Amino acid sequence: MSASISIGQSLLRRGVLLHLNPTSLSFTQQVRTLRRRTEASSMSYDKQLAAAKKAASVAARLCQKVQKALLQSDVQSKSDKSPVTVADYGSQALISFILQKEFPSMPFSLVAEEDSGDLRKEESRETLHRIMELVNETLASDGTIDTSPLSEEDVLVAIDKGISEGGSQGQHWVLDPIDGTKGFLRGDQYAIALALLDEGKVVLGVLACPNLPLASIADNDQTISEDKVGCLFSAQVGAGTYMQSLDGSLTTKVQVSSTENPEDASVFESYEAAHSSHDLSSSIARKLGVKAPPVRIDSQAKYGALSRGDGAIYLRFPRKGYREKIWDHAAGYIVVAEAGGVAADAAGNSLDFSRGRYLDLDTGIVVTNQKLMPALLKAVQESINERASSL
Ligand SMILES: Nc1ncnc2c1ncn2[C@@H]1O[C@H](COP(=O)(O)O)[C@@H](OP(=O)(O)O)[C@H]1O
Ligand SMILES: [Mg+2]
Ligand SMILES: [Mg+2]
Ligand SMILES: [Mg+2]
Repeated sequence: MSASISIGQSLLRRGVLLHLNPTSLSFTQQVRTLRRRTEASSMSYDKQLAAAKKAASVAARLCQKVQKALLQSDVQSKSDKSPVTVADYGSQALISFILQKEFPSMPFSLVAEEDSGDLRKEESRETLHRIMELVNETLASDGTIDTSPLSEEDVLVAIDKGISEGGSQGQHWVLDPIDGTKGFLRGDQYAIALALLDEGKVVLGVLACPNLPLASIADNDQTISEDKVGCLFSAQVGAGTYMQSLDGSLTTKVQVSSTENPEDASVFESYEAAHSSHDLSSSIARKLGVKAPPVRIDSQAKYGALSRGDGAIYLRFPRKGYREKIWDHAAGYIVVAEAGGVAADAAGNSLDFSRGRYLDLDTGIVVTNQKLMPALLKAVQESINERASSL
């Protein structure tokens, strides 16, 4: 008798199957789904986490090199007019390539931000060539990845692996090759954000933040000192969140701030007011009695900084109609959750990464520790209602 039937029978005996909708799935489908979930909840993702850390660290080196030498010609505009650089493409190609190489016999599904559409155009020939060179230089200088040089077509193919729709079944990598492209272009914060979904749940996440100081940024001092920057955050479900320097030294376990007093809770938000309403967050901070001025930085480095207690609250309120993408939050979400924090939408619902490339949300995203969340959600609702009645 097959394993699925025996697991199915034991689940049936425990009455678990009764919780599923009997009309939408066949018995075999229900058994298969439950078996995957049972396996997922008891699995260790050590190998995937090690591969994710390696891939993100290698990509971070490529990004650092480009940020140092940033030229106007290295920036393109996507059809949605958002900026994208050779580093965004190069990082995506590298990570896609490395993950596939690490797990050659497993099905590979990647939900990633970039695609090769614009790169395949005639006017992008030089850019594509430059990306291929950067990818090959980075692989060669790493020295641990056994491969012959990639061709331009290999690079395009690796980038285009990112078209997966994700979803609630099976495993999917989720990648933002550079989160905070605007920060990257300004020479400020950005992150390489990689997560793994298993049966719709985020089970691991890695954030490489090449410009984030190893010391706290709580005091809002964003001057970047050359020798003390570059953090790698990593988290696995049930196993906590760790931070190490990007050059590989010293790993420490991190925890979110435990403050219960909103007066001590400084607020992180986007540097770009177009990405998140600064007015709304300042109204919320006022209601809570937050004393410190907001800390405005780009990218999921906000989640990283929050996971080690540099601040206690992250607020994000995009304009009406904006749809958040899963790669902008998946890695950051588990980095904060495993450090003891919670992320929710403005109505207090937990974030659902199982619905494809987008997150469906009520209004915005709020992140804090367990104790502060109720007061924060109350202030959020009051501020949103006030804004609505003043329009
Ligand atoms: N109008 C908008 N509202 C909210 N987020 C937006 C936005 N336009 C772009 N973004 C997203 O905001 C991300 C950066 O977030 P932050 O402001 O925290 O740095 C961008 O990621 P990329 O830089 O990867 O494109 C992009 O996906
Ligand atoms: Mg982008
Ligand atoms: Mg992003
Ligand atoms: Mg990006």
